[in-house]
Amino acid sequence: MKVVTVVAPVNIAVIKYWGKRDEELILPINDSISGTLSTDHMCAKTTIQASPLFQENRFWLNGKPQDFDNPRLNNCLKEVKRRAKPSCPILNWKLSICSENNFPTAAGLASSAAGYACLVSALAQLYEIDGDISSIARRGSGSACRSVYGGWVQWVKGESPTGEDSLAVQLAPASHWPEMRVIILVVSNETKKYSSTSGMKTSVETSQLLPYRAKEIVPKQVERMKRAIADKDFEAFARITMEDSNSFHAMCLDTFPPCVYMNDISHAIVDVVHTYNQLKSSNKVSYTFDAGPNACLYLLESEVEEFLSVINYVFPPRSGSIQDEYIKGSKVKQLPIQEELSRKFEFKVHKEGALKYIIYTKLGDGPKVLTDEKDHLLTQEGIPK
Ligand SMILES: Nc1ncnc2c1ncn2[C@@H]1O[C@H](COP(=O)(O)OP(=O)(O)OP(=O)(O)O)[C@@H](O)[C@H]1O
Ligand SMILES: C[C@@](O)(CCOP(=O)(O)OP(=O)(O)O)CC(=O)O
Repeated sequence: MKVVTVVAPVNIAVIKYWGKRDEELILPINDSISGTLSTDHMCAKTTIQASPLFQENRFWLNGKPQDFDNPRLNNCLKEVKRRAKPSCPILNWKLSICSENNFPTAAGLASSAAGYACLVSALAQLYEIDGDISSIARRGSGSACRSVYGGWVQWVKGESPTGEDSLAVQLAPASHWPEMRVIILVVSNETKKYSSTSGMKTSVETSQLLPYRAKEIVPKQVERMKRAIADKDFEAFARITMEDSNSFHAMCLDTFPPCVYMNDISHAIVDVVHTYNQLKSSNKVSYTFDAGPNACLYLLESEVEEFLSVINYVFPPRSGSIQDEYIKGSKVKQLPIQEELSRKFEFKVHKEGALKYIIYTKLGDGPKVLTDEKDHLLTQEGIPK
């Protein structure tokens, strides 16, 4: 019997991937860039056990049995096995796989990215394969290739029709910009209406903006973003992040029928960020939205307390909500909004509970192997504990 447990991070793109040039190989039409978040607060955890005694392959996700016959999972498994040494003694053993996300699955919080990065890292460890595994994680979910590395990561789209050059590269580790923080405003934690996979397919088929974005906009923005990260130039970083989020959602609306991911609360958050930046006469906070209404804010640590005071003023938590449950993640001091700030800007105050909860976190490293037996999610018999 052999068992491996791995935790892997979520990543949030600041230049978005949207659109495939090859559906089967998951090859993108443009490069993308993301920050990998710390696994301290959001992660996928996967245990894989191989045994000559198991009769069949089994897979549990968040405690529920899943069909193992999932093409993306099997593509990852096939590719890892292809890269393993033929002498690897466990290649023919059946597997028990158990995975859990400590945040909502399929809710636009990049669960598939953390999930497949975790699965592929655990498989790579199990079958002892070396080298870059981002191109294998890509076969599970495109954005998962970026979660294979920590810090700032670029997914280079590649040119080859067979996809071997479509992989992730680390631009800088998390320690490069230690002041960078991330606040996620969870507007909804329900499963989204249309998945990224089907949404981007419709965009490729129908959006007239999409080819222009991929060819003319993204390549320039990628170069600017790389410079902003290398120089730790927050002003530029924030501007490009917000521009790209807006460009991505414009393309989603240009899709027919349109992919409407942001809602009224999302737009209200955009408004608060711009109002705040205007008051500060520079870009102190940036927003980005994936395929859902939740906002991901990148900002520097020095701005966190004050900006959260504005968020709590504009979007009051439901009365009686417990602070540690409402603001998850790193501890943060809760300050009342400065009177001058609320007076100067007549922020529209929303009804209580418009935000479900908030996650406060930072950037972190790539997947980690856990060696303590108590970390395994499976019993000796290969059943979830
Ligand atoms: N821990 C995991 N292990 C393996 N597969 C996972 C894991 N978590 C999620 N997935 C897969 O990813 C799917 C959810 O992906 P989907 O793209 O719909 O949502 P998301 O990743 O949360 O959102 P988005 O990609 O828009 O940020 C799940 O149905 C499951 O197939
Ligand atoms: C909006 C995005 O989050 C889209 C992510 O799409 P997925 O990686 O979930 O799509 P598939 O490759 O079909 O699995 C932008 C991004 O993360 O770059």
